[in-house]
Amino acid sequence: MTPAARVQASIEILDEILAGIPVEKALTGWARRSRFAGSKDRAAVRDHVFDAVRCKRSFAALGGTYTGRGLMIGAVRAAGGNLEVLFSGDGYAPEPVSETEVTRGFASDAERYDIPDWLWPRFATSLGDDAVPTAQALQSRAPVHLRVNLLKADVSDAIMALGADGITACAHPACTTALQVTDGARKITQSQAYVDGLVELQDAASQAVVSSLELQPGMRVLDFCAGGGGKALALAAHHGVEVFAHDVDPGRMRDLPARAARASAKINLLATDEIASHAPFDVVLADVPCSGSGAWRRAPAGKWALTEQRLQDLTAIQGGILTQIAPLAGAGGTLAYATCSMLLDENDAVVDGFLAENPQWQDKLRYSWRVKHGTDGFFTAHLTR
Ligand SMILES: C[S@@+](CC[C@H](N)C(=O)[O-])C[C@H]1O[C@@H](n2cnc3c(N)ncnc32)[C@H](O)[C@@H]1O
Repeated sequence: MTPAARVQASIEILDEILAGIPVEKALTGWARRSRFAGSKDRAAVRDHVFDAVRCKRSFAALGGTYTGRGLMIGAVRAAGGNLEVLFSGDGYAPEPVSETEVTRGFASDAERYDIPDWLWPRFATSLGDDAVPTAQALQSRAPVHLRVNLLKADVSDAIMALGADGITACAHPACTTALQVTDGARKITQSQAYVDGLVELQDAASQAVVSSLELQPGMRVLDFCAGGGGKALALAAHHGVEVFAHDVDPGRMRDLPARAARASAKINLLATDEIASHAPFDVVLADVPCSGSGAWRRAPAGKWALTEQRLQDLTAIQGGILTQIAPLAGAGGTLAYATCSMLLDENDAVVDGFLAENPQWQDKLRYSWRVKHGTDGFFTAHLTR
């Protein structure tokens, strides 16, 4: 495919997404219909589509309309690309761009920085001076991070094993187990290092949330919102720590046994009615459902799907989970609250609300990871009594 044909394909996929088809479904459908597209074409189209979903508002403004075509005109303009070449109308290229398509400017900072209007004031309050650089960072692709599984390899072994499969990685400062992949990211899941469980795909801040717990051998830890098990696996990579994983939707943990086996990690899955008989725990981690605002580079559709009502519902769920898990921590134990959000509403406000109602609990630590530090945005609070 020519670069222009890739732009045309992206326009068609984006039209489907704007009509309500989920991003992955639209991409897979196109790939099935387009057997002529090679792996490089698919990767390029995927990148175009994800870039456009991340920057939907600003690209639509630069491209004149809220359509696949408008978004891709905006994408080319934002990147300083050549509209005459990519929109020539020749062969599979999209039709030439008209004057009216490229005359609009940005109506607001929220539009320029791709944040929904209703959210911009909260985003600005939450991030202060970091609001604009953070919103700008959310307009770009996320870096690829790996967690070195210390049960199987040390950092230098893992870097060498990845290198043997053409993947270049270096240590990331956010966490001693974290690697940043600088080349060959698309080969990771086929690499021997990954297949053998030496490394897992996991953002460095997500790893740092776990390492902030300073686990010691003999501790018993409950991951109350385990989901796919990213944090449970990181917890279980600590020698001598007994890990229990639970999720209100047990189906979300369905791949966890296989992932744990690959990592040589031991994780005990618990149903909701089994938790009480295993309590108390030294640490109860609640990596609660959240807006995902810290990870909107990876899952950009979430940025546009969030509403004020949904945010309010999430904060109620988050506070409810903290209240529910508090009795599960033993005397001197830690309640660890975590979100991949950068919004105060989901972070300090939820913890402050819990502490106000539960004065026997005190703050031990609060920490925020910001996308400007090269990780996803994350928040954690450790509480003790
Ligand atoms: C942010 S995800 C967890 C991600 C996971 N810890 C990881 O690192 O891969 C939040 C999870 O909380 C679960 N959840 C939602 N409400 C819950 C509740 N009331 N009790 C327990 N888990 C809940 C969701 O099903 C979801 O899997």
